[in-house]
Amino acid sequence: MKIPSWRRAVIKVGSALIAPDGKGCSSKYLLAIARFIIECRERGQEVVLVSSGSVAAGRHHFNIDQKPIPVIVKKAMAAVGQNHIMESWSRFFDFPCAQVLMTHDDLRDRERYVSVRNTINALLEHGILPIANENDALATDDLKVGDNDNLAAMVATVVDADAYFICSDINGVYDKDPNKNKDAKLLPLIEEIDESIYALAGGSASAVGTGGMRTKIEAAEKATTHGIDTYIVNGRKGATFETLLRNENPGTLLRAKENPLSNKKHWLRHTLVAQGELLIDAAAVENIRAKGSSLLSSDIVDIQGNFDRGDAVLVRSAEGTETIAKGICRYSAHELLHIKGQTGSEIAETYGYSPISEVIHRDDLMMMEKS
Ligand SMILES: Nc1ncnc2c1ncn2[C@@H]1O[C@H](COP(=O)(O)OP(=O)(O)O)[C@@H](O)[C@H]1O
Ligand SMILES: N[C@@H](CCC(=O)OP(=O)(O)O)C(=O)O
Repeated sequence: MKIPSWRRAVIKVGSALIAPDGKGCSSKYLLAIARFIIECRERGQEVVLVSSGSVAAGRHHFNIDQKPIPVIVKKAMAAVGQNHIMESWSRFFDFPCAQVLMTHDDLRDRERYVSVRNTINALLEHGILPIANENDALATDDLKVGDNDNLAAMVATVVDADAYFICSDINGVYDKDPNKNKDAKLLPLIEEIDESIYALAGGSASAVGTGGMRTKIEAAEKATTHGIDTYIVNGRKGATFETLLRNENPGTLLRAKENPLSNKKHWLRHTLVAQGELLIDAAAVENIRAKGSSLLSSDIVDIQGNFDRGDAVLVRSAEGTETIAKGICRYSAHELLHIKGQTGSEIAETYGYSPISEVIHRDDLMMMEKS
C-alpha cells in the first residue's frame, strides 16, 4: 500500500534512539534518520524534528546512584543533555538547526501558541530545521506535557503538518506487547482509534523512554483528529526510512480523520486543561446540542471549582453525569456565583448593570460526543 503524500511532517525521535545505552548521545540510530530528513527536504518536503533525550543524554555527567533520580537532578541533566542533543543533530546537516524549547503553558495560552507557530513557520521558510523538545530544565509538574509523543502531536497541529512520524524502538502497534508476547502481530493500518486500540498498549518497556505505547496512541488520536496521518515506525532500522522514501508503510499508519477539527477547537479540546465545571439545566443542554447556542448565565444551575476569567471549564448536565461540552469561560467562578440562573435583565435589576449574559460564546464551545 502506498502511503498518502505529505508536504510538512513532524518527526519524533525517542530517547531510546538518541541515547540507547544511557551513556550520552550516540549517532548509531540518528544517521539514518538524518539522511531521511535530508532526502525529504531535497524533495521539497518540510520537516520539524521533535527530539527527546535531554535527560538520557545528560545523565552520564552526574555521579548519582539514587533511584528514582530526584526531579531537580533530572532537570539539571536535561539542561546539559539538551546541549548534546543539539550538537549531535547539527553534526549531520549542512543547513542550520534551531532549538525550540516549550512547556505546556506555551501551548495552553492562545497567544503563545500562535507565537510558537509563527517562529517555526519562519524557521521553515528560511530553510532552517526546527528541533523541538520540552523545556525540561524549567518545566514544573503543572507546566509539563510530560511525554514527547503528545508534545510532538501538539507541535504537528500547531504547524499544520499533514504527517506525523513517531520513531520508536518497535516496528509499530501490535495486537499485544511484542516484548512480552512472541506471537504478537503488527497492525499495518488503524482506521479508528477507540478503546480497543488503547487496550493493546501496555507500559513503557525501554529503560530511558517515558512514553510507552499508550502515549503514542494518545498522541496519534490528537494528530489524526486534526487531519494528520500518523505513523509509528521503528527508528532502529535503517530500512524503515528507505521504505518511507519509496512511499510505503514500514510500520503502523493511524489514518487521519476526514473532517478535522478547526485549529482553535482542537486546541481547546486537547491542550487546555479544564479548571472547573458548570452544571446546566435540561433546556440548556438541548439548546446547546440542537441549536449550537452560546451558554447563558440563566442556563447555569451550579458551579464547581475555582477558575478565573478565560479558563477552560467543562459543561455538564445538572441532571446526570454527562459532559456536554468544554469551553472558555468569560467569567470567574466567583462572579458566576452572583449571576447564575439569572437573565441579563434580572441581573440589571439586582446589580444596576447589565453584563454580557453569554458566559461561553458558541465559538469558544467545543461539543463532546454523546456517551
Ligand atoms: N501493543 C503494543 N504494540 C507495540 N509496542 C507495545 C505494545 N504494548 C506495549 N508496547 C511497548 O511500548 C514500547 C515503546 O514505547 P517506549 O519504550 O516508551 O518508546 P519511546 O522511547 O520511543 O517513546 C515498546 O518497546 C513495547 O514494549
Ligand atoms: N523531554 C524529555 C523526553 C520525554 C519523553 O517523552 O521521552 P521519550 O519517551 O523517549 O520520547 C527529554 O528530552 O528527556
